[in-house]
Amino acid sequence: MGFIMMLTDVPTIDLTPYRLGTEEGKRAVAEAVGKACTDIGFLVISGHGVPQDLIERTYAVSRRFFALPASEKALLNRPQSDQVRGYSAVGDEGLSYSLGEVAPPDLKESLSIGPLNVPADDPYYHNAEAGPHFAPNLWPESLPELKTVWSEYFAEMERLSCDLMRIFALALDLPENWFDPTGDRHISMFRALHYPNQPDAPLDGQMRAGAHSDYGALTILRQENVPGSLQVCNREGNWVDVPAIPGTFVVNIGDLMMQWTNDKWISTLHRVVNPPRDLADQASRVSLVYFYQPNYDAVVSCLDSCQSPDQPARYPPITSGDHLTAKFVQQTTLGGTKDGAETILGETAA
Ligand SMILES: O=C(O)CCC(=O)C(=O)O
Ligand SMILES: [Fe+2]
Repeated sequence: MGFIMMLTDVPTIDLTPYRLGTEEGKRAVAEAVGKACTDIGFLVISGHGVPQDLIERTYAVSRRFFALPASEKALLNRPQSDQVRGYSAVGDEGLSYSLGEVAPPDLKESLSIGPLNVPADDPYYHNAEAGPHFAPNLWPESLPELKTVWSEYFAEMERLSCDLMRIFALALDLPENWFDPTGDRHISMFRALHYPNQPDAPLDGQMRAGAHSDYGALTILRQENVPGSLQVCNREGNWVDVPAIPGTFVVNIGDLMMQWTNDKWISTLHRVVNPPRDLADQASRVSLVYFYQPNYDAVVSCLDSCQSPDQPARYPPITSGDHLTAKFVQQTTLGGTKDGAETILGETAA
């Protein structure tokens, strides 16, 4: 076997050969994806099958939501700290808190939803173990199109994450449908993020989104190419920009997938940096992020194919739901120099 260079930049991979369905095409895509997940934990995908028009409508309606008056957005505030659905204003969260860091909160606001069409009378979705994972979604009454368009986008993300998990299965030498039963009642989250213009300089250590890794199995991101964007930390320890190519998505693996693969694949640190000061008043950015999270009761144990005598299982089994809840509570409760962000917001509004 020849020496294969490790990727230090995020590769772009066309999924078309997988979607056409030939054995050869599927293998080739799985191999490229496996290498990206091993080397850098991030990839950019084209040929994903999500209609461009839907992506654009989702983006446009999300921008309109963030332009609503603060009082209207606040009607959708998350009702409790362990619940992921609803609105978070600028200053409510710091992604680097999940790493135990104390830093000023992130300069972003967000709206999140979870699975739709949750059966009302099936106890699986409403028992104690289900916790807040299937709590009702909160929708803006003054912007009814948001519910329609987001529902359509969410369904496409469900389809695409299922395709990606099948590609992952092939890349890990498992049968193609191996992960299917772990995701048929998934607890994924879709979130739109708005990083406002920054008329005043951020505080020391304050970013649009502090360095973090994602929690779930995989993330599908539609990012916007404006100043102050996404960077990932490669295995050499260098922060590199993730290319924002129109029509593509950024895909990255999260902590749960890293654990599932016994650290063979990496859940990479990433962050959203501030725009340069001279462009900071024309740098508003909206991201659309789908965090794929398997069924709450799916047990994640290090895969046999990722273990060997000198690499025994590094993690005890854990359910997807317990893993997520632990991470989320950490993110919203540690840190807490909230005053700083409020000052910035106050100055922005003045
Ligand atoms: O907005 C982005 O480009 C990335 C956001 C992100 O990493 C996250 O919300 O986990
Ligand atoms: Fe992230």
